[in-house]
Amino acid sequence: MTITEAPLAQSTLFRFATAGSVDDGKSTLVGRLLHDSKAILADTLDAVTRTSADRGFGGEGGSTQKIDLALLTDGLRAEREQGITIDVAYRYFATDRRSFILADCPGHVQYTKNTVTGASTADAVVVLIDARKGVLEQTRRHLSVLRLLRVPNVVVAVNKIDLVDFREDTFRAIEADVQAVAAQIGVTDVLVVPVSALEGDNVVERSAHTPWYTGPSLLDVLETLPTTDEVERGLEPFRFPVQLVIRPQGALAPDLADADDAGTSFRDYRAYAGQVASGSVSVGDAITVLPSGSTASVVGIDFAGRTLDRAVAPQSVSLRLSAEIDIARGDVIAATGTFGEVSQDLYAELCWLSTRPLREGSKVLIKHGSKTVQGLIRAVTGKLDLETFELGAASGLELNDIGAAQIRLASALPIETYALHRRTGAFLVIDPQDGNTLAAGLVRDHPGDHEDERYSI
Ligand SMILES: Nc1nc2c(ncn2[C@@H]2O[C@H](COP(=O)(O)OP(=O)(O)OP(=O)(O)O)[C@@H](O)[C@H]2O)c(=O)[nH]1
Repeated sequence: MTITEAPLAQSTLFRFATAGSVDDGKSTLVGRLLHDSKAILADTLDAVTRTSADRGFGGEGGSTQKIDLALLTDGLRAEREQGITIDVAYRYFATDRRSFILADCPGHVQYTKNTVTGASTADAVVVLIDARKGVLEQTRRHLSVLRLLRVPNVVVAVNKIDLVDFREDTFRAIEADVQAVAAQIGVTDVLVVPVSALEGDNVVERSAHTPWYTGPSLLDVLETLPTTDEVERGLEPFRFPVQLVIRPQGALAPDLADADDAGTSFRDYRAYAGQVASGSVSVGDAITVLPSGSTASVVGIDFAGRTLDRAVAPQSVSLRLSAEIDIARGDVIAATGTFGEVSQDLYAELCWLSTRPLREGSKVLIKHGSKTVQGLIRAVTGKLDLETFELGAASGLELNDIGAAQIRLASALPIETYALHRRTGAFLVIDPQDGNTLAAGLVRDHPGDHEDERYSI
């Protein structure tokens, strides 16, 4: 496969997120990763060292003076709290082997919200378990959500292993519980690593305190797991959510030659800018616009003032089309013949994120990419039982519940099944009164297609 004149750096980034209950040590773990992989700036480290000393930080159960690595994460978070609906910031760091983007979410109580948000685009999620507590209901919930989100790699870090005296039997018991839950919900190949985020054991370097553990350190795992971009995104059917319509005479037109080989003059330039969400597109390809169904073919692909023959996920480009069709921001340009019917009836899995419960008959807003339409909750079709991992009957959903619902949309959206399209199959449910996020939704097939309502996709 050749990708010409394209920025490849983006596709080699590895996206990961952390999930865990409050105080499991997410911030400390992230701080430790940044610190030991030497990814933090010296002045930041100085500031954190001073603040830790001022506070007499000794860590949980620790006696010696240490630096509070959680400050690295929390301090950076505070700088960018913006009151946006979904509060995830992305942090970049690099080791010799790989560049990382970490979806950095506040811990707090709304753990499901943060897990969903951070994990929905991740190549991997690190689930933290406190070695003293083992697998809790929240661990089961996190693993269920990750399965729903189809996160390609799940790594479990059994943290605070120092607080159980680095005991192998404690670790093995937790490892067995994790594997049992994973098998029950159909997550395969879960790696379980014993770590101490505070002391640094098995985070970046393998630890002498756990001679019985022969696997890789957490960073080794993160450096070697395959990325979704490399494996999947280029192979899926082409999808291109339109972020910006560039109109004729627009100041936004790129610096193209006066006329290119498709005969488009600068003054007539009309293009659709966005990021290739999945698959690839070449000049000459037939495309269909969702939800309108209009068709055309691609006559030009522009990137930073140059023209390309082909673009692949996750490149950001502008597409020029053979016909002037009505395309709005939020529409999706797709390869012709690769999607089902666009419908106003939506069947979805919902991760309910609000203290305001979901009830049948509620009116909500459905936000998909940059489009928002009204929706009516016609039926709650099930709620996940975290013991059996089956969908049981329910008439509503409460905070942190995972369930399924049927929603009637006021107008069709270019939404597809999440199982087929991770990036175009997800949406948010918004409270029409105050604009708060109520739920994250994942589009599923019509339930009639599945006789068995058991939790599996
Ligand atoms: N002994 C020990 N203490 C730890 C370890 N990891 C974290 N801690 C302590 O556990 C407490 C909670 O750690 P945080 O990193 O703030 O945990 P968190 O609540 O998951 O983080 P956020 O919710 O993301 O802020 C702090 O007192 C840490 O110092 C560990 O491996 N060993």
